[in-house]
Amino acid sequence: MPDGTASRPEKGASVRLDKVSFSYGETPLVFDVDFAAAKITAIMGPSGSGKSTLLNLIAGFEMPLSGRVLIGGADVSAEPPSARPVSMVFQENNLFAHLSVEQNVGLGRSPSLRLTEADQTAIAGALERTGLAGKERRLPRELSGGERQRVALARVLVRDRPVLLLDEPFASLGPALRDDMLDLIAAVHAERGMTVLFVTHQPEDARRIGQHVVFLDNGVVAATGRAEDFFAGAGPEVFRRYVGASARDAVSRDIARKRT
Ligand SMILES: Nc1ncnc2c1ncn2[C@@H]1O[C@H](COP(=O)(O)OP(=O)(O)OP(=O)(O)O)[C@@H](O)[C@H]1O
Repeated sequence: MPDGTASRPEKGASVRLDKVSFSYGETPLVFDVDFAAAKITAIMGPSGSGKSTLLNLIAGFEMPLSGRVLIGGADVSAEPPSARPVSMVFQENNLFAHLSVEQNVGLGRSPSLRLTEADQTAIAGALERTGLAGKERRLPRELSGGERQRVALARVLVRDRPVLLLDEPFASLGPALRDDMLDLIAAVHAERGMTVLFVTHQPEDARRIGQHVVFLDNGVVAATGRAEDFFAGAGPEVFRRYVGASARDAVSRDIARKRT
């Protein structure tokens, strides 16, 4: 092992969709793509291009019509979500409303909440890491939107799976809070080295923490590459057009906001 890498765990698993096809009844989606182990990949693309479906196929919430899903080289296509080495955080509704912060996080260790001392220690550590210490007994409704997403992240930390799927988890937060959350993801990734796939509509989010970009268009992978190349203008035409359009949308949103 080269010098300097010994302390950084590389526990992330590679994720591969091998000619995976899927359909909700109309146009088929076909994914043939590799996600590098232990990297952060931003999944981008226009609305309806298949980003959430791609994550759902990896997590096992949707099953391919044909093709295989491989995680760490193992074929998990027939495995239910609970047996796959992944955790997923959604845009909202990640928490059980009637359970406390501590219990919601504890579910990441034991679905029956029969928690050992080691589990309790892990939960306390994750709450500390996500800035939630002192809020253990609160219910989700007693938290802000950002805090609720932190609880979901804390649960991911105690599960400690090699693959983390994020489906726009910070989309409803304001820009400053979103940046804080992205920085938290990047810091946790630096500590643990898991594979992170995150869906985002915001090019600035991808630029902030993405190492790779997978760009979807119309149900297929239209382009893949290193984030720095994509954002240095060397990205494919389809990506540049999309980012240009997003930037124009952001400017018009800004203008509309100032008018009101
Ligand atoms: N439950 C469903 N039933 C039928 N069609 C669906 C369902 N979920 C998604 N679709 C369709 O499948 C396609 C891909 O949807 P998907 O949600 O994966 O796209 P997306 O890129 O995540 O979109 P967005 O950015 O708007 O969240 C779209 O055409 C969508 O209308």
